[in-house]
Amino acid sequence: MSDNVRVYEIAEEAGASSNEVIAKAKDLGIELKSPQTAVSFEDAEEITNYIMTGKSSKLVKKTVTKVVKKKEAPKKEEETPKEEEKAEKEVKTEKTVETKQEETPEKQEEKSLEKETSVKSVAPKRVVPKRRGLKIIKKKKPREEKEPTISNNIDNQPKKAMKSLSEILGGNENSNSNEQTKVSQEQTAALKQKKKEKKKQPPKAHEHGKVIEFERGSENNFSNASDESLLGEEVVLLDMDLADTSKLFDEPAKNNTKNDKDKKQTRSSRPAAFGNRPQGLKRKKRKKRIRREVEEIDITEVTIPEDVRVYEFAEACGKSPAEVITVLFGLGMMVTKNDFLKQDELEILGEEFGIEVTVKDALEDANYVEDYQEEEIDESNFETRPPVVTIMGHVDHGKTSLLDKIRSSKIASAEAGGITQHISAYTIKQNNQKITFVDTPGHAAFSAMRARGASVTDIVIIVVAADDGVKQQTEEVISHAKESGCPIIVAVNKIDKEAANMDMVKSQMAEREMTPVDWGGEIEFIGVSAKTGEGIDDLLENILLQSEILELKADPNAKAKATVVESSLEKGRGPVATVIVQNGELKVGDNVVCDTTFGRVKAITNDLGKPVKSLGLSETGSILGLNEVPDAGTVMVAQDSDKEAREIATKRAEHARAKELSKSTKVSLEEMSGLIAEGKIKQLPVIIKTDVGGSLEAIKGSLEKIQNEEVKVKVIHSGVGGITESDLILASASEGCIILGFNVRPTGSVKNKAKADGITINTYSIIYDLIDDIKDTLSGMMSAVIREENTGQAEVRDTFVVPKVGTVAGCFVTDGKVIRGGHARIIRDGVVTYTGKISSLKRFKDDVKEVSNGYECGIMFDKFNDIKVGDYIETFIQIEEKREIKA
Ligand SMILES: Nc1nc2c(ncn2[C@@H]2O[C@H](COP(=O)(O)OP(=O)(O)OP(=O)(O)O)[C@@H](O)[C@H]2O)c(=O)[nH]1
Repeated sequence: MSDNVRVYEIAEEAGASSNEVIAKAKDLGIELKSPQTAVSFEDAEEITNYIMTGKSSKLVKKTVTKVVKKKEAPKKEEETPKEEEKAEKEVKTEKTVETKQEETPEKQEEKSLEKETSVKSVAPKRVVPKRRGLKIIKKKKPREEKEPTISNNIDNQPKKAMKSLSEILGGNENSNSNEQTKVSQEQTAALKQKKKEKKKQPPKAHEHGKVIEFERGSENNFSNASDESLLGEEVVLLDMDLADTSKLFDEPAKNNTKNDKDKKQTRSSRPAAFGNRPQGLKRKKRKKRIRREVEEIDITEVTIPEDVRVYEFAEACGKSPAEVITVLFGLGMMVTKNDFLKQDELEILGEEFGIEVTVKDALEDANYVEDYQEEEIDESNFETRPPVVTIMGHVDHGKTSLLDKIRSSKIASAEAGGITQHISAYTIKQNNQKITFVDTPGHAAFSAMRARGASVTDIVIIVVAADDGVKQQTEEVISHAKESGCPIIVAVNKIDKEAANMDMVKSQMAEREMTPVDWGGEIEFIGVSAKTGEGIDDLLENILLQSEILELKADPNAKAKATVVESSLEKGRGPVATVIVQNGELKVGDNVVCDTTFGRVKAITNDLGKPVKSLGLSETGSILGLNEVPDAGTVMVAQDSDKEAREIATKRAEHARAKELSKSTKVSLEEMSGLIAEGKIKQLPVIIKTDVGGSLEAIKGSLEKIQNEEVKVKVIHSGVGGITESDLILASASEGCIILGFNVRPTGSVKNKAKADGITINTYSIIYDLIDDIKDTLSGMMSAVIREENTGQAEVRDTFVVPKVGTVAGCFVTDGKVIRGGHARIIRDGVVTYTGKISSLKRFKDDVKEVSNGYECGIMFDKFNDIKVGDYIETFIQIEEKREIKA
């Protein structure tokens, strides 16, 4: 025995305080007075062992006594937990909720007992300072787990901990007992439940506590599992692991059936945790199924008609209409499954789906014009044909008068308003050579018709009045003539007039790249007078000369091909079409097709109004026998049989109808969103009825022209013929619809019904009036423009707060004048800070209406008092202006 160990050294060795050592030593019957007291080495070892393990050979009897004592006097026990708690705080400060719960006397008592038990049961192999701090945390096992964490000297421990984590999460693969498995499943379920409840919220400190609590509840689980899960951070890791695990399980789920149940749970809980509905997954699955089915078809190329609808295309490609619509939606096209697809859309869709799309003409079997051109051309039968000449020019420059003079006819006087209302064609003879003239109306609204006229035209004559020169419509005519590619002759009319100035016309035309031949250009300028007839022969000679150069030829024996230049519905005669024969000979009895119309030619009237049996090359006349009124500009071709003609026309009519319907439903995304967003797109629905097809085309064309982005005319129906009851029905179905009649008037019953139904019918005999009326209507529909006009500016030089009234700005008017009741904006440092109305304007104490530049005034605003010195007040008035539509 040697007295060479002091109390404080024992304390150090045992990781306890000197007082504890003294107390423990006392238990062993060793009296120690102070930390400096020395004990024998054996005693020191005994004390250390006792402190570390709670066991001592010297203690047996005393320990029993102590336990009894503890039960009798638990207060003494409290001292130890408190000390232990201190130790725990040193080790871990994060534990909040749990630790606090443990501080309740009851729990402390339990813990003390647990601690006692643990002291007895745990083998004292390792000497780890402050281990007792961990003992405080309710259970032995967690305490033991913390040892390696703190000491960091047991390599195997973390691995064990990892295993236990996966046991908890993944279904207890490594659990040894069924009980543990059960507990672990409960834990998983409870964790998932909690996740569902909390969804996206990150785990909070108190939640960690809860998780721990739950884990504590499953003591059995922890008896084998290692124990780092007690740490708050580790609980977080558990959560993350769970999420990760579920993620990992997501993909290989297909191949692995063993843990299907668990995986399903994980999958379904995951979207919920992220705030999504589990149904989303179901939908996804369904989609996938569809795709698989589609893929099985594996279509690599399709041949489709030119005009194919979305659903038809989808069907052909083995896709669903939704897939096609989705692709187009991505391109900004809002289509329905019944809409037609454009060529470029088809190309994109083909690329998108990896399908080679071959487009065939939808009207392949009904493309009678192409078929005719391919089949009927036989150059060996070619003969020179008369030229077709179109006369165009500015209004009142004398087109009709000129043609009248040429044909010694009086057409002009028969026209309403002195305007040529419809295209007419006539054939004359000059030196025994035929020339066919087409008269086009002089109004700009007929531009479209003129363009069509030019397509049957061989030579264009532009009429320019020698006294008036080039006008707006002359310029338009030049464009159309150039576009047609036809040779042009300029007829400078009214040369009989004093004011006639040929050179002026020439120079004006030269400026527009219409240089006269005598000025080194290519255009013939012929001075004519429709009044005196001067120069007319010269003009006709020139036409024939041009015609010769053109070498116009056609086959008189071919099946007839003609172009409709005018059409109308005549009472007692039915649809009437004025045509110019371009090839072959059009005979009475021919079965003809004319786009969507067909029929057998019943009768032909030539340009002189005489019935004829046939029309030869370039001749013109009116034919009867069509089932409907054909559109002006369409091509008429004779067919072998009535059946053939009917079939072609019916097919084309169906196609046209379907396309028209599709047009109404097709709207780009941009347009659609624009319409929805603005909600102010205004349309004037109209029904147009005219006496002849030419006027109809012209009116429609000009109405389309005068629309703008805000208001437009929507032609819901148009046709040749009188206004009927069915027009009224159609009009009443569309809100605000008006019926426009040109050279047609409603009959008694229709008129009465329109009056009763409150439907407006406007009739006109002059196109100008009709268009002007519509312009006025549209202008009225346009929202007024509010224009601002600045009236003045004032500088705030002082401010006065008037109790119960507000702040008065003492101002100096620096520009214009300030008006009471006017609008004003307050500009502070160049930025508008307020816009409102001036509620009070004073000069000294008097209310005034306005204060001019150079004067001081007091200004108050309506419900605004934040005025500061240095602010500028800009006053303005708002002027509402009605917008006018420009055509
Ligand atoms: N002095 C004179 N007057 C002419 C001549 N040609 C036409 N006019 C007159 O000019 C006016 C217009 O003639 P139109 O033949 O109606 O003119 P347009 O170009 O056919 O007119 P629209 O049919 O309205 O497009 C008429 O009053 C004619 O009498 C001419 O050579 N000399």
